[in-house]
Amino acid sequence: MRKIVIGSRRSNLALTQTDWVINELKKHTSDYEFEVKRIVTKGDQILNVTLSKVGGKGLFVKEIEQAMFDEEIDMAVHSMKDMPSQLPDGLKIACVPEREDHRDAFISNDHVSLDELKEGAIVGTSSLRRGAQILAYRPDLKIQWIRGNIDTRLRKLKEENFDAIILAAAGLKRMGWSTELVTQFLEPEVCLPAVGQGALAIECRESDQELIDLLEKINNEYTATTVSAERKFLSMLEGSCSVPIAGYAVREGDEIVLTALVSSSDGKKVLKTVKSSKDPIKAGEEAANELIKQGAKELVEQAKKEMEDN
Ligand SMILES: NCc1[nH]cc(CCC(=O)O)c1CC(=O)O
Repeated sequence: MRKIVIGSRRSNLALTQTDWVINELKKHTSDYEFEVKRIVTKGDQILNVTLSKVGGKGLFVKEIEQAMFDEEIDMAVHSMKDMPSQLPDGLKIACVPEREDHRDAFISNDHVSLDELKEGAIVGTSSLRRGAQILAYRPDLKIQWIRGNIDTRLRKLKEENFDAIILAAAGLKRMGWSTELVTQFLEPEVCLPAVGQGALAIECRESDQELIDLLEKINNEYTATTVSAERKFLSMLEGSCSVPIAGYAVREGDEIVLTALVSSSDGKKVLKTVKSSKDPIKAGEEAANELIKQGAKELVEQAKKEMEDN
C-alpha cells in the first residue's frame, strides 16, 4: 500500500485543514495510508512584524515546497490565500476542494456592530486589506496591528486595548469555533475578501500522476473556477503585497462575476470594479486591466516608496 506523506504547517488551523482533506480522501479510497509531517515555515517564525514588510505570501509555503522537491513529502494542504500566484516549475495545485465561508468575521467586545462602534474605537487586524476597507467604511476608527493565531487574537481582544478584531470566518469555522462568537459576518460589499479566502489549495509534484488522479476526486469545480478568476487578477498585480488587494468571484448563470479591489492603506483611495465573463481567466484579466487603468500600479509604487521611507 502506498503511503502518502502530507506536509503541513504546525498551526492548529493548518493541521485541522490537513486532517479534513485526509478524511475527504478516505471517503473515496481505502488504497492509501496517510501520514502528516509538520514543517515550520518562515511565516510561522516571524510573528512580530507586518507580514507585508518581510516578504508576504511566499513565507508560508517555501519550506513546504522544498520538502516536496526533496520527496520528503508528497503533497501539502495550504490556505489558498497564502499561495503566491506563481508556483515553481514542477509543482501544481492539483485540486481545490469546496470553499468554506469566504467572508471576514467581525468580533467585538459586547457584540457592538461595526456601525455602532464608538467614534475612534480600535480595531485589531494585521491585514492591510481589512484595515483599508474598514477605514474606507468608518474613517474615524483606529486600526491597530495584531498578530498570532485565532486563540491569541481572541485573548488580546479581551485583555488588551482593542474594541474589535477581524478574522477570516473560514478559519473560525474550520476550527469548530461557535459562530455565536462572531458579532457579524462582513459581506463583500463592506469588506471584499482576500483572493482565495476560505478555499484550500492542494499542491503536489506535477509528475505524480497517481496522486493527481486521486486528488481530482475532491476537486470542487465551482470553487476551482471562481478562484481561478480571482488568482488571474492577483497574478497581473503581483508584487502588490504592499497594498490592500482583494478579489471575490461567484458564478451567475454561465458567467463568472469577479469583484476586484486595490486601495491605499488608509482607505482614502479605493479602486474597485466588477467584471463578468464566461471565461474566468478573462474576467480576471479584465478586472486587472480596469484597475490598472484606474491607477492601481501608481498606488503600488506609492506604497512601496512609503514602506522604504519607514
Ligand atoms: N493570513 C493567515 C490565514 N491564512 C488563512 C487563514 C484563514 C482561512 C482562510 O482564509 O482560508 C488565515 C487567518 C486569517 O486571515 O484570519
